[in-house]
Formats: sequence, C-alpha cells, structure tokens
Amino acid sequence: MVEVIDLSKKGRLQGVDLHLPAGSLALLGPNGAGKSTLLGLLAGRLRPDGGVVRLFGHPPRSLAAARVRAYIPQHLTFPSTLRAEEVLEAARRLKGASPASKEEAIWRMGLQDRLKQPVAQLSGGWRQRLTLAAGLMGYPPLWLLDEPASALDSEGLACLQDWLAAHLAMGGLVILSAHRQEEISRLAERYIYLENGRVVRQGRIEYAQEPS
Ligand SMILES: Nc1ncnc2c1ncn2[C@@H]1O[C@H](COP(=O)(O)OP(=O)(O)OP(=O)(O)O)[C@@H](O)[C@H]1O
Repeated sequence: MVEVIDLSKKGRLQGVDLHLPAGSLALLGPNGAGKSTLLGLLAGRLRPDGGVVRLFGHPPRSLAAARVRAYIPQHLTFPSTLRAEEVLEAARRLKGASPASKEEAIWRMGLQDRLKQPVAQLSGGWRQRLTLAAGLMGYPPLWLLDEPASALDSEGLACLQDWLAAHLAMGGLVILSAHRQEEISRLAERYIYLENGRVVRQGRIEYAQEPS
C-alpha cells in the first residue's frame, strides 16, 4: 500500500495525493513535469518540503521501507569492467536473495547468453535488462521504475511486461514513469498525468493488453 498526502518539493512537485493499495500506476506527463521527482521522493532519495508518504506504513527513508521497495532510477551505472553475471551475483548478495531468485531474474529478462559479457560491452537495451534483473530480483513488493522501458526493444518490453504481470498476480505494486503509448498500455492499469508538478488528471488505462 502506498499512501501519499499533499506531497510537495519546492519548485518541482505540489500537493500530490496518491492512494494505491495494489496494481500498477503509470506516471505520465511532459519532460520536467515531476515524474522522477515523485519517484525519488517515494524512493527516499529526495526529502520532501511538505506532505506525508507511507510505504506499507513506513516512512520512505526508513530501513523498513528500503526492504519493501525496489527503485530503479533512469540512469544507473555499474562498474564497466564487471561482467553481467558478477553484477547479478553482487545484487543477490546485497539483497540476501536466493540463487533461485537470481536464476529467475536472468530468464525473466532473457540474459542467459549475456552473462559473460562485461557491462561496458552491453548495448543500452541489454544494460537496461541487466539493471531490471538486478533491481527486481527477489520480488520486493513495491517496484518504483523510472522509465524502465525507454531503452528496451519489443522483446525486452515483453519480458518486462510478463515479469510485471507475475508480480501483480502475487499482489505486488508498481509505480513507473513512461512516455510511449505502447509501454503505458502494456505495463500499467491506471495513470496520473502531471503538469508543472501537479496532478491534472488521472484514471484507468483503457486499452491495457493481456501479457504475452
Ligand atoms: N536536482 C534538481 N534540482 C532542482 N531541480 C530539479 C532537479 N532535477 C530536476 N529538477 C526540476 O524539477 C522539475 C521536475 O523534474 P523531473 O525530473 O521530476 O521531471 P520528469 O517528469 O521526470 O521529466 P522527464 O520526462 O524529462 O524525465 C523540472 O522543472 C526540473 O527542472
């Protein structure tokens, strides 16, 4: 459950309210509307100037909130000399996830044939798949994803869509930002539309497709 009441960040976000018991929510809006700011506040990376956030009852900067949340920012870099498999193993240890969770993350994002490659040699889309596999491994209940699909090809998007659907089927919660209509309709059930840091409309996404 995500609860947000009158959340503000000076010059970037104003008076945002959210009540999300489960399901997936897309943050929409033009460049600079405040989507990443809202995700950063939920992720505990930014301090609000006003308002309240509770993630499963926990304040976002608490350890308890960190345990229930995966946050994948727009630009995440790994040491370029590490191989993909080393990144995934480091993520597994950091999270205390099981080897089976790591294996699932690898096949969910179709990374089986890329494991030996150094991060520096991966294309942008494959790096994004690696980032998602490392970040979402072990199914923390809340996924906060900043433009998770912008670098993905259609196969990568299908991988993410299937994984996200499995997560939602288990009662998980996803908040993500997106621009392309294809991503929005395949990844989210509801949306809020931000302009100049304010929610100007919200509703259901009408043409959400079944996962492949
Ligand atoms: N570190 C920062 N310090 C101050 N203002 C910032 C900072 N980062 C972003 N902003 C401002 O906050 C506002 C919201 O930016 P934000 O990155 O949240 O928008 P966005 O909707 O995610 O945009 P995009 O679609 O381009 O990713 C913009 O006016 C931006 O210039």
